[in-house]
This record gives sequence, structure tokens and C-alpha cells, in this order.
Amino acid sequence: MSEIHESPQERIEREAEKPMVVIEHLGKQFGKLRVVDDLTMTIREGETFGLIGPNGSGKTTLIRMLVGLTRPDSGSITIMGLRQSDARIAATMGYMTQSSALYTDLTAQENMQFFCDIYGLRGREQRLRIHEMLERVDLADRAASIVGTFSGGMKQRLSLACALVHKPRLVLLDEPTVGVDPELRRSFWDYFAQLNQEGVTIIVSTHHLDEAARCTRLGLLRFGRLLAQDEPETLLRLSGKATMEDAFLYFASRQQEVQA
Ligand SMILES: Nc1ncnc2c1ncn2[C@@H]1O[C@H](COP(=O)(O)OP(=O)(O)OP(=O)(O)O)[C@@H](O)[C@H]1O
Repeated sequence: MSEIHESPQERIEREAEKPMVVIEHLGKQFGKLRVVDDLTMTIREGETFGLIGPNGSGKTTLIRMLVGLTRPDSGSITIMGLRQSDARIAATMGYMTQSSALYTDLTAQENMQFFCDIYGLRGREQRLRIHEMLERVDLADRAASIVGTFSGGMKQRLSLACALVHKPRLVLLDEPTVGVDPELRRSFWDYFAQLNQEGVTIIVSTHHLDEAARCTRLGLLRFGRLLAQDEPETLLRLSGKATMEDAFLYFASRQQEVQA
């Protein structure tokens, strides 16, 4: 919308919605497979933005492009006003991969030290942050345990602690609750809300549609295309459906109609 024609209320709303990430016409193809297709979306500062979509809809590829691990074929990514390729961005981002990136023959403490070293946290600051994060994910009493002895949930908690140890402003979490029991899932989502309160922006992928309601806004993805992006309640209202699963199917069928 043109800023010249906006009302005072619209201006207030626009300024309150500071963009953290702006994705414009992003595209990625592997061979003949178009995995991310002309994707345009904005993620606002301090929100939890959920990437919702079935297996193979391009969520991981999108996250990898945001982190800078996969190069887009087309389009652009702007993070905090800087191009994604700007070296200053890396230190402000935390990334939790879908499969564990932990060293199973090292202790929890040593794994965290490894991540701290990558981010340049040293000495007293490093010790304090490791302790603080292990406390927050309830693993402080297991700091000296070898990670190979941990349960799946403990590994997920440690992975989250590693992704957050350097106090990133933008956190990308690729299916962080896969294989996590309902109680721990709830505590993860409570923690995400707390991080939002602290001003941290979260982009999280999931195909647990029940988790969608805990996101500030959602991007519904299918075959690498954006079906819709909005607040969960708005998507339910626009689709006239009672559940996010039905809403997803509604937007997917509309996409099929447009393509037919
Ligand atoms: N490096 C690659 N080379 C070839 N194909 C790839 C590569 N990475 C991803 N793909 C393909 O791209 C498609 C999208 O994969 P992606 O992992 O981004 O989806 P996803 O939505 O994260 O899926 P899931 O929920 O299963 O993790 C899949 O068909 C996948 O096989």
C-alpha cells in the first residue's frame, strides 16, 4: 500500500509492525523440482512466525536459505534491513536444525562450549551463558553427562540451548518438537512466547497443526508456494473452518482451482 494514502491508524499499525525478515519472490529449484516458488512474505520483529506445510513443501529449504546455507536461484532476503549475504547477520541468528547437530561423544557443557566458540563467546561470559541456558532448558544437573546417553527430548532441549546461547535476535527452528512428548512440547512453546516477550523473533517450521495456534502468524506452504499468511484466527475466519487442518485444506483447494 502506498504510504502517501494511508490513514494515521494505518501508519501507526505499519510502524508497529517492524519487519525483521523480508522475503521477496524467492525461488529455489533442485534439478527439475521447484522447491520454493516465488515466495513473498514478511516476518515481524518479536513474533513467532510458523511455517506450516506437509513433508516436502519446502520449509527446510526456505530456512536454509534464510540462514545462508542454501543459495536462492531468484528473489531476495532482507534481514534487519541488510541483505542476507551481509556478514554482520550471522551473529544475530540462531539455528536449530531438524536433525541433531550435537556431538554425542561430548558432554552437554562441551557441546555448548563448541557453539560459544563459534559465536566468539569466551571466558566468564561463556561460562555464565552456558549455565543460564542449561538452567533454562532444565539440564543444569546434566552438564557433565555425555550427550550420547541423553533421551531424544533432552537432546532437543540441548539443541535449543545451543541455538540460543549467543542471544540471537532471530531464531530459526526447523521442526524443534519432532519426537518430543506433549509436556515438553508445551514447555517449548511457553519458552518461545517468553522469547518473543524479550524481543526475539522466531521462525519455526512444523507440521503439527495444533502448534499453529501458538504462533503469532503463519505462512501456509504447499509445493513451495505460499497458500496464505496471517494470524491463526484470521486464517480460520477467512476459510470459515473450525480447525487449522481444515483451513489448510481449504487454502490448498483454492490454490488448485487457481492453477486449473
Ligand atoms: N539438496 C537437495 N537436493 C535435491 N533435492 C532436495 C534437496 N533438498 C531438498 N530437496 C527436495 O526438496 C523438497 C522440499 O524439501 P524440504 O526439506 O525443504 O521440505 P520440508 O517442507 O522441510 O519437508 P519435511 O517436513 O519432510 O522436512 C523435497 O522434495 C526434497 O526431497
